[in-house]
Formats: sequence, structure tokens, C-alpha cells
Amino acid sequence: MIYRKIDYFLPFVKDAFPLEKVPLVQCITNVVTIESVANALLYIDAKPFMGDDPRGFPEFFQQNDSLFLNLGHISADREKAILSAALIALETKTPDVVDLVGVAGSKYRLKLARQLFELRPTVIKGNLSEMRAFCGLTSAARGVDVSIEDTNESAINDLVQAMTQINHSHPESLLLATGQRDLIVSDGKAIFLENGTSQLDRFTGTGDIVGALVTALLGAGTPALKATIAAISYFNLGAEKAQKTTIGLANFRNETLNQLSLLMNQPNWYGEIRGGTL
Ligand SMILES: Nc1ncnc2c1ncn2[C@@H]1O[C@H](COP(=O)(O)OP(=O)(O)OP(=O)(O)O)[C@@H](O)[C@H]1O
Ligand SMILES: Cc1ncsc1CCO
Ligand SMILES: [Mg+2]
Repeated sequence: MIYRKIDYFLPFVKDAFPLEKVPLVQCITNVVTIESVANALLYIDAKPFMGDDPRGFPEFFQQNDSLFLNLGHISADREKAILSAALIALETKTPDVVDLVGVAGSKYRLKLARQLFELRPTVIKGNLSEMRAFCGLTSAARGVDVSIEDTNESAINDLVQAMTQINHSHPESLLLATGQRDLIVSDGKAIFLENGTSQLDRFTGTGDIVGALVTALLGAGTPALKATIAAISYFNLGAEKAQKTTIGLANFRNETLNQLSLLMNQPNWYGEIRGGTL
């Protein structure tokens, strides 16, 4: 693990915000956090569209700039809709992000995730426990959150190795695993980021929001690695700021979301990025 100075990260964050254009981001996402995801997109000046009915897809895909597919809330119908949207994204070269919510504890989600991966999403992401399950490693997760046992040094090393192998056979897709330390594997390169605060584990939808922010940046024309590093750093540095001025989780949540619209006005918002290469 080599820590890198801010100069290493500058090309990935410097001009990422404000977005170059206002992207229309189509989201098929879970009902738990759908409103937070839509508002988070609006706060960074993207346009959300929660269009999940396949009857609308031919029209939606003429308008959208990118697609967010989140497995947090699945039914037989939604599974069909997600697969059909991923196929159209491949055909129309619409950049897309697959969020592996719940794959660690749900075999049919894992099966769907593998099917979606064959359709070459631009980015595939999950928390550390979800990404372990996706890579075929044992995962200690219960439900949708990271399990502490999946976050120690040796678990992280195994995961980076497994992600690198998968990236080798599927070079079109960037892999992202989130948690206290975020891991990114793309083009054979492995990068880690360490911003954020432990309270981010204590309100729901943080991973969903990060997934949607990556999707918005892709929709604005940002390449995958830059979109991923910029989205995570922007969200996590906003949360660090929120933590300093709030008491209580509901206020922290509110201020973290508030920072999505504010942080970009600070010229050096990325100055405190911590991370490096693996
Ligand atoms: N303990 C932590 N310390 C610092 N940052 C964290 C921590 N846990 C999560 N984060 C940050 O919070 C964001 C969401 O990551 P997390 O792994 O919690 O997603 P998730 O489990 O998919 O969330 P959800 O399922 O609630 O949407 C990421 O940007 C990550 O870096
Ligand atoms: C709590 C929860 N359950 C299914 S999806 C979801 C939101 C976090 O992704
Ligand atoms: Mg998640």
C-alpha cells in the first residue's frame, strides 16, 4: 500500500464539479432510499428520472445520459426490467452502474449480478462484503451492510486480488468496493481511498447515493475512473465537513446531503483526499 500525495489525485477531481452538463440519470433503484437518491442527484445539478417500467424504455433511452441499476429491492418483474435496461444500455452505449446491494445474503441477487456483469456495466460496485460475495470469496455480511470481519487487512488484500483477477477477464468494467477504505480496480490499476466517517454506516442509502453520483458523472461525460474517485471523494469529504458541525445522526445526514450542493463552491474541496495505490 503506497500513500500518494494530492498531486496524484488532482487529475481525477480538479474539474469534476460542477458537472460539465446536466445529465439525465435514469435510476432503477430500491424503494428504501429512492427519494434520497433523487434529491442527491438534484443537489449536484443532475436530473434524476426513476423510470423502471420497461414499456417506457424505448423513450427513456432516447433521453437519458446514464443508467443506475440497484439490486436493493427485487421482484420477478423488477429483475426482468433491470436485465432489459442493462441490455439496452449495452446496445445504445449508455454508461451504466450496477450496485450490488444485498448480493452477499441473497443467491438470486448474486445470480442476477453475474448476468448483469456479462452485459459489461461501466462500473460495478458494492460494499466490501457485497464485493467479496460477488468475487466468490466468503462474506460475513448479514443484510445490506458491511460486516466488520470483511474489513481487516488480510480480507482487503484477498479482495483486491480477486477484484484484479476479475478486472483482467472483464476489462470493460471498473470495480468499486466501499467501506472504511474504498477499493477501486480499473485497467489493472488498484487504488484505495480513506475519507469519510464511521457515521456513514449509520444512515441508509449512503452507498446508493455514491452509486448515483458516479452515474451522474458518467452521464456528464466523465471517464469511469475519474467519475468514481471524484464521486466518492466528494461525498466523503462532504460527510467529514458535516460531522464537524452537527450533533446526532439525523442532523449529520441532513448536513451530508446539504454539502452535496455546497462543497463544490469551495475551490480546494479535494485538498484533504487521503488514499493511494495498492
Ligand atoms: N467506516 C467508514 N469510515 C469512512 N467512510 C465510510 C465508512 N463506511 C462507509 N463509508 C463511506 O460511505 C459511503 C457508502 O459506503 P458503504 O460501504 O457504507 O455503502 P453501502 O453499505 O452500500 O450503503 P447502503 O447500503 O446504506 O446504501 C462510501 O463513500 C464509503 O467510503
Ligand atoms: C435497508 C435496505 N434494504 C434493502 S435496500 C436498503 C437500502 C440500502 O441500500
Ligand atoms: Mg449498498
